[in-house]
Amino acid sequence: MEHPVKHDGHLNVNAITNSQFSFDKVKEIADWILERVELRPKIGIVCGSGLGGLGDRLVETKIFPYSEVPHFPKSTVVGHKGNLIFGKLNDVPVVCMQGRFHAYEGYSNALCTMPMKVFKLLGLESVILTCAAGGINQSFEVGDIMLIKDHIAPLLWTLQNPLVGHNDDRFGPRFPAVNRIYTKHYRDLIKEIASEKSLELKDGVYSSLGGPCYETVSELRGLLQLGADAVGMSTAHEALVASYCGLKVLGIALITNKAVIEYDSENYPNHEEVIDTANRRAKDLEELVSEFVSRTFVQKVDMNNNEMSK
Ligand SMILES: O=P(O)(O)O[C@@H]1C[C@H](O)[C@@H](CO)O1
Ligand SMILES: Nc1nc2[nH]cnc2c(=O)[nH]1
Repeated sequence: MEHPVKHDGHLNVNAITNSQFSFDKVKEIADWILERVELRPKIGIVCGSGLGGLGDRLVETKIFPYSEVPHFPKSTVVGHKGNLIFGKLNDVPVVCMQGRFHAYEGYSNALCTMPMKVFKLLGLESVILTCAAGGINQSFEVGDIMLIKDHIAPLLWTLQNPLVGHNDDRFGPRFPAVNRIYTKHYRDLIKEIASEKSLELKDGVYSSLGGPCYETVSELRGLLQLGADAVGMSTAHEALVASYCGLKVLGIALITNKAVIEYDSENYPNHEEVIDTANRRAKDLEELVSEFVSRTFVQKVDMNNNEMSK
């Protein structure tokens, strides 16, 4: 599709963001994948920092290191392996990103969210986004699992929003509503599963900043006032683009550290603690996600059968 914003025959350099990943470019990526994989998953999973173990649970896999996938950049962060894996989780076909792209790695938000557009063109219907986050809510403990019910993402209020630029309606609408990004019946289902497993699930609002630095005490106090329960450096923009593309979204944040909201405290956040907590708590989170995937699939098969018998 011809880009409307041109300057001297070239794309206007200001028309960055989503113009970097035109429909044709994303289709090139999706087609490259579809030519190489027989599996046609409906669910995608993005593994957050230290949570790549979910990818290792897949069987009958086809693994593409990001370096092999056209237009995929490197994953440069410790705890993000950098593999796109197709396989089965609890007998359900899934595609899993073992590691994500972050803006602080020097990648545009358009690039960070490009995999959501690829998921759409692969025919996915849902995505599960997992991440590590600092707990701002003072009742949260390190190791808690928080179901994301909404987000606060100041960068998305600016022209850093990955949807800025020419809109291609084949992905989604020019003016998407964002008050229902995190799919209600998915949240209900995962709460049900957690309760059956006697696993405590916190419910909360995830806030996302650009990183790579953690937050000042005053910033955290401000986020708390705004209603945030946890803070991270990813997920919100992915959830936005996934939802814009019509995918249902489940977001889960592992509280890997307590955000330090006392001035002059001796404590400080660090990535080693983030990875250690993720390693320690990954098993519960993985089991929750595995069960969710199989129940969602069973519900879908039920629904299709019911539809067909009508
Ligand atoms: O990829 P996620 O959001 O899980 O990782 C968080 C944000 C930074 O990448 C890192 C900071 O410790 O953890
Ligand atoms: N911004 C931010 N990201 C995180 N990822 C894991 N913990 C944190 C945190 O405390 N702050």
